[in-house]
Amino acid sequence: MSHAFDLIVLGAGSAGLTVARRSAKLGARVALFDPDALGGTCVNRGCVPKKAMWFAAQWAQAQRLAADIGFAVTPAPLDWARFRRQRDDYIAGIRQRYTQRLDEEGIHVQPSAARFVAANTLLDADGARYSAPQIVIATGARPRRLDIPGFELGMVSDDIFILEAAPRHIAVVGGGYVATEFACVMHGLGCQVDLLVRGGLLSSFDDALVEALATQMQARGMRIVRDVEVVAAQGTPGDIRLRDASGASHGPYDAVLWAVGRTPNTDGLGLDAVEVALDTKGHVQTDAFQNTSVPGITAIGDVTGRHALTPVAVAAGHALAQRLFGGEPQAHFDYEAIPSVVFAEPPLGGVGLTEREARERHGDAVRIHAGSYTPLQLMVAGHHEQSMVKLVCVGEDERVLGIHALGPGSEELLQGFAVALRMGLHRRDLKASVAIHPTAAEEVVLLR
Ligand SMILES: Cc1cc2nc3c(=O)[nH]c(=O)nc-3n(C[C@H](O)[C@H](O)[C@H](O)COP(=O)(O)OP(=O)(O)OC[C@H]3O[C@@H](n4cnc5c(N)ncnc54)[C@H](O)[C@@H]3O)c2cc1C
Ligand SMILES: NC(=O)c1ccc[n+]([C@@H]2O[C@H](COP(=O)([O-])OP(=O)(O)OC[C@H]3O[C@@H](n4cnc5c(N)ncnc54)[C@H](O)[C@@H]3O)[C@@H](O)[C@H]2O)c1
Repeated sequence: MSHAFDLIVLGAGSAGLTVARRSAKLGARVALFDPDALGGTCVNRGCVPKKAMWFAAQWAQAQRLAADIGFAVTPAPLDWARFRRQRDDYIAGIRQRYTQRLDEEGIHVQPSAARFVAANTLLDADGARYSAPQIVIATGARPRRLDIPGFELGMVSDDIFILEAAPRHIAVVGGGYVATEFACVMHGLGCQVDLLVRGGLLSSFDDALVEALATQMQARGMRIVRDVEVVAAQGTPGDIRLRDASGASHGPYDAVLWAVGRTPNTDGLGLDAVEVALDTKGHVQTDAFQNTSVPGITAIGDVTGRHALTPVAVAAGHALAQRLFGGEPQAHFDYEAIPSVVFAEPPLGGVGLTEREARERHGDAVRIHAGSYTPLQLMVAGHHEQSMVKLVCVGEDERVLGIHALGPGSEELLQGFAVALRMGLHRRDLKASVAIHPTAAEEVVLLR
């Protein structure tokens, strides 16, 4: 059997759904392949369930603060099964809405994987042929698995979401977004946490704020072990020890989370048959217009290894649809100044250049304005954790190159400043702005 479309999209995550839906809206006949749940990583195994867990951890912390300001509450443990049910029901609702909308939009959804047999032709699992002049690879990435003894004793981030209960003592291996977020979330939900970091912690964020976050995590009771390379896991599920390269042993732990990066989903697609070029880590190589090395085949989202964030996948998908079917041949996504937040406790975020990146590019012309403060709600409760903000500017006229924030509220306050930075923000604009008081955001405006 053979089916012809204007566009075939491989992967129904943030990137694939966007390009498929936008293209259909622009009149294209679209087929969308995915063997797994609609919504991909973000909806099913990433941002959404993670943020729900982050909120749960925030509410646990809020109970402790409430007690500290005089509420007669004894912080209660989480009914994990009920929370999981409510979170999963919410996610099932998102998936159901996608199914309905894709149907209404006339998109042919094929719940299977497909592989290339020619640049414009794919075969599905049953051997049916699908062809289109445009094919988008949006197959995302999966948790990276290390080839070390005992790896299977631990879990990866996908598994966190199917836990039946909180582990008592968990080791988190890694130093990136996933490792830091889950270390904080699991600690907030009552686990004892060891974070084992091989290289730098959160190396894409501003060094000073990362160190301030690490200090706060340790002050809350998390153990952070640096410069440690885990080479093996030993024991049995529920009683796991980790051995590092120096021969030292860590644990025992009743759970281990491997958070050591992600592997692009490029295997099994038949890409070598059509000679789509990959980088050394297996990401599909793309140019500024998301073109691969093969005409008619484009790639977007995590599979390209360029800023693995949902809004980036969505924006790249939208721009690609506009270019292919919207009569905008120059449409493309600009990968500069992308804001992001690590949902740690407290959250850490940034947009633009870090101080280190700015000094590498602009040397002595860089001007830094940084400050720390204790948020009002913490002070009232008798706590003294310091939040931080930093402005990275360049030149006499102090054009703002980077804005960084650590502390409660950072996850919300950065969005508006990111817009301003993109529009060419200067420090004088901040000085001329009236603060909203008392807030965390005013600390950026009032930095002296
Ligand atoms: C734990 C975690 C938390 C995160 N939190 C955030 C956050 O807070 N904010 C944020 O911006 N980003 C976050 N991210 C990153 C974000 O989830 C990704 O950047 C985003 O989901 C990428 O979308 P995508 O469409 O490129 O890939 P995916 O969402 O991974 O979608 C790819 C889809 O392709 C399908 N697929 C795979 N192989 C094939 C095949 N052969 N044929 C057809 N389909 C295939 C998969 O089943 C999947 O559905 C998080 C990631 C993780 C892991
Ligand atoms: N809040 C958010 O926006 C959010 C949250 C989670 C993930 N994400 C996105 O997903 C991407 C993937 O996140 P991630 O945390 O999986 O990857 P990452 O690239 O952020 O971090 C991977 C970490 O694993 C470490 N590592 C690699 N190999 C190792 C080894 N053998 N032993 C020990 N450590 C090792 C690296 O040094 C690094 O610290 C992020 O880069 C981010 O773009 C975003």
